[in-house]
Amino acid sequence: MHNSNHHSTSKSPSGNLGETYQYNKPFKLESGKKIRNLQIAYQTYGKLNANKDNVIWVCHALTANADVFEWWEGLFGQNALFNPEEHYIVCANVLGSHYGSTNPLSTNPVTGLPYYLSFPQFTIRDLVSAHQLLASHLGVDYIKLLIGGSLGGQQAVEWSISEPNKIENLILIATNAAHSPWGIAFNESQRLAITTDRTFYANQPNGGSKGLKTARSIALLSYRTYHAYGSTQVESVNDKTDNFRSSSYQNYQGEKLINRFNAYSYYYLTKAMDSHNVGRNRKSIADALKLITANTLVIGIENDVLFPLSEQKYLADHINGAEFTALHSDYGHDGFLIETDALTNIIGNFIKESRNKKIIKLQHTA
Ligand SMILES: CC(=O)SCCNC(=O)CCNC(=O)[C@H](O)C(C)(C)COP(=O)(O)OP(=O)(O)OC[C@H]1O[C@@H](n2cnc3c(N)ncnc32)[C@H](O)[C@@H]1OP(=O)(O)O
Ligand SMILES: N[C@@H](CCO)C(=O)O
Repeated sequence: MHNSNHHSTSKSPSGNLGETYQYNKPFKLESGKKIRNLQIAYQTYGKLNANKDNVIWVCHALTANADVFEWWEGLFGQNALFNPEEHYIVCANVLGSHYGSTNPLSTNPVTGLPYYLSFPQFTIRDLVSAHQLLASHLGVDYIKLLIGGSLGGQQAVEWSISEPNKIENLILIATNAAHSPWGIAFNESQRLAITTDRTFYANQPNGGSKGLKTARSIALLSYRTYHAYGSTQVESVNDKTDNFRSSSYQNYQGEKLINRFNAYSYYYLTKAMDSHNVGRNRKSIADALKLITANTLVIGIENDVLFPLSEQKYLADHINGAEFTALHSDYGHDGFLIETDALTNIIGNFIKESRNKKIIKLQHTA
């Protein structure tokens, strides 16, 4: 534990009381730049047991927060597969995000002013290093199961490479080993939308919000599918020439995001996503994945346009002993947040099989 650091409490968007960890030494980024007074907002559920072997650590995706019981309800909750009776569940808000951790709207202690566009660029590895500090602060030196989807999976795979001995089981959903040219192009298109809104450069909390609305509209095209729009936004009449449901949906989703997120965090987090490459400054992507020793399950979503199945197959092919499952979802990429019943079945079976394998292994070595 870092004695020099302290806690404060903060509320998540749903009003749940979370906590904030402050790291009082300068936090060094992969770029060499430093962030002072780093704060990480987090939530825990359940209790760390005496053997300290019941930790489930969740890495969240692009615009989520530390309140995993809110945004992954069904997989996490009182009566869910991951529940606070059995587990000590930890979810922390990522560096740069809008929900309590240090981000571009935070005050730069050097200038006394919000950072906005002077916030240093950071990478997926930086998100992980910050959460490793939190883990150490919480006395978590062993993670029973590390899980994440999308940008959350990018963090989970990096963490499993950087601290292989600390992670027993790893679940990677709808994610990849390096962000693809296709994914970067989607992110760049969204950043173009944000920067076309000149208020982004005005350095104000809602700067770039119209651009962010467009960015979310673009992003949704990569998170969903032709079929999802066909089943939810189809018109009941044939005589319309304007004001289609689908248009209203895109507008609504953009508005919904700008009411809960800021354009600066979004801009920087998409840059972090672009940076993802487990092979950077390592021998190769394949060699980096070989460093993972966790018992691994990789789940892909059949209709995922953004992180196609080939990316999860690649992960499973290069992580020793990894299992691979393809999940059917009409939603596409966002299926990882929506298909909680199917995920509960797949992950529940994987956990049962892993327990059985462990028992057989122990019997053989006894
Ligand atoms: C307090 C907070 O919000 S905290 C942050 C929560 N978010 C996260 O954690 C990030 C991860 N979550 C997500 O990305 C998303 O919430 C998902 C993928 C899980 C689900 O997406 P949703 O937008 O909830 O679902 P969906 O795409 O089905 O859209 C439903 C919404 O669109 C509205 N809608 C549907 N069709 C239309 C239309 N034609 N025109 C206007 N609105 C429409 C619905 O009324 C509904 O509105 P509501 O969200 O206010 O209830
Ligand atoms: N829908 C997700 C992004 C997709 O990974 C989010 O808003 O966090």
